Amino acid sequence: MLKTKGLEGVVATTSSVSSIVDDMLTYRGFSIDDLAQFADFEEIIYLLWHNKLPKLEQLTEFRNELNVNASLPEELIAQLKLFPTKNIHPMAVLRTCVSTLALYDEEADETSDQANYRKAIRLQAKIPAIIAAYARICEGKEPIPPISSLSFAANFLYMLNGAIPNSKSEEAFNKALVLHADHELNASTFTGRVCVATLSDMYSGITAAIGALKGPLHGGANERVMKMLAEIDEIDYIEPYLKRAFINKEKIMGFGHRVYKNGDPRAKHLREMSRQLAEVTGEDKWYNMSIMMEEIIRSEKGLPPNVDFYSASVYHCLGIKHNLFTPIFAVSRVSGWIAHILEQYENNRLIRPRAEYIGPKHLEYIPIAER
Ligand SMILES: CC(=O)SCCNC(=O)CCNC(=O)[C@H](O)C(C)(C)COP(=O)(O)OP(=O)(O)OC[C@H]1O[C@@H](n2cnc3c(N)ncnc32)[C@H](O)[C@@H]1OP(=O)(O)O
Ligand SMILES: O=C([O-])CC(=O)C(=O)O
Repeated sequence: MLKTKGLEGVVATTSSVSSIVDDMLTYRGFSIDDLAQFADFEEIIYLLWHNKLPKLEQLTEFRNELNVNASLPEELIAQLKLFPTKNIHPMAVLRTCVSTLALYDEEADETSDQANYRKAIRLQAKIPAIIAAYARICEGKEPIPPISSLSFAANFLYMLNGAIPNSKSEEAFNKALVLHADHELNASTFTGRVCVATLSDMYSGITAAIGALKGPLHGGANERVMKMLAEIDEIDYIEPYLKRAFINKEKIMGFGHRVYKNGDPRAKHLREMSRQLAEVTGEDKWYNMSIMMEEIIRSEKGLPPNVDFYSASVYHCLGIKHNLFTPIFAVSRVSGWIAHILEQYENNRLIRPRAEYIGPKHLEYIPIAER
C-alpha cells in the first residue's frame, strides 16, 4: 500500500540552496527574517546562484548585467501584441513566452557552465519585462524598457506602471520578492529539476516550473485569495462564508501547507507589510478581513496562513492587477528555480521514481470486431 501519496515526507534529493528546519526557512544558511529585513532582491539572486553574499562592486556589476539583459527580442514583442488579451491568464502568456525566448537565444542548447550562467541572467532579467510588457499591451499601452539606475523591484513597477514607484512601494515589493525567492523542493522547483535531470535545457526547465507554479494548490493560490476576499467583500460575511466552506469541505486558499504545520515563517512578514500598506493607502478593509479570516480558520481548523494569504492584500495595496499576482511570484521564484537547476546539472542523475500498479491484470485482448 502506497504510504507517501503526493510524495509527502519523501527526501528526493540533497540541496544546499534553501532549507526548512523546525518551521524556519533559510537561503544558503541565512535566515529569511534577516534577509527580508536587510537585503535587496538582487543580493538574494546573487546569494542563491553564487552561494555567497556579494560585495558592493560585485552587486553593482550584477545589477548592471541584469539591466542590460532586460530588453526583449523585437520578435517576441511583436508576438505579444498578437496574443489575445481577453480571457487569457498572464501565467499562460509567461509560460509561452519563456519557451519562445529559447528560440531567440543562440545558446539555448549550450551546456557549458558559462552559457548556463548567461542564460540564467537573461531569464531572470527578461521574465519581469515579459509580464510588464503583456500587462501594458492589455491596456493598449506600449511596453517600456527599464531604467538602469533603478533597483530590480522598482524597475518592475516602473515597467508595469510607467511611473517610478515611491520608496514605500519599492521597499514592500522588494521584501515580497525576497520572501518568495526559494523554498526547498516545492512543486515547481521539483518540476524544474525533474525536467533538466533529463539533461534538457534551462528554458525547458523554467517553462515546466512556470506550468507547475500556475496551479491553485501552489503559486496560483495568491490570486484566488484576493478573489475570495473580493467575493466575501464585507467583514460581516466572513463567518457565514467560512461556515459554508467548512461544511462543504472546500479548500480555503492561502491556508495550510505540506511542510509547515505550525505556520509559514514568511506569513508574519507579509501580514505586517499588509498592515503597513493598509495604513499608508487608507484601504484597510482587506487587511482587516484577512486578520479575521486567519483568526477563525486557525481556531476552527487549526490551519495557519501560508505565503500566499497576506501577499494578496499586499499586492492589491501596491495597485497590482489581481491576475498578475502569480506571475509576480514567478518573477521572484525564477531565482530559486535557476539555483536548483544549476545544482541539478552539477550533480545530475535522471529522476525517475516508480509507480505502484493498481490497475487490472491479465486481461484478454478482444479483436475490435468482437467487442
Ligand atoms: C506557495 C505555495 O504553494 S503555498 C500553498 C498554496 N496553496 C493554497 O493555499 C491552497 C490551499 N491549501 C491546500 O490546498 C493545502 O493545504 C496544500 C495543497 C497547500 C497542502 O496540501 P497537503 O499537504 O496535501 O494537505 P492536505 O490536503 O492533505 O491537508 C490535510 C488536512 O487539512 C485540510 N486542509 C489543508 N489545507 C486546507 C485548506 N486550505 N482549507 C481547508 N482545509 C484544508 C485538508 O482538507 C485535510 O483534512 P482531512 O485530514 O480532514 O482530510
Ligand atoms: O513549499 C511548498 O510546498 C510551497 C511553498 O510554500 C512555496 O513554494 O513557496
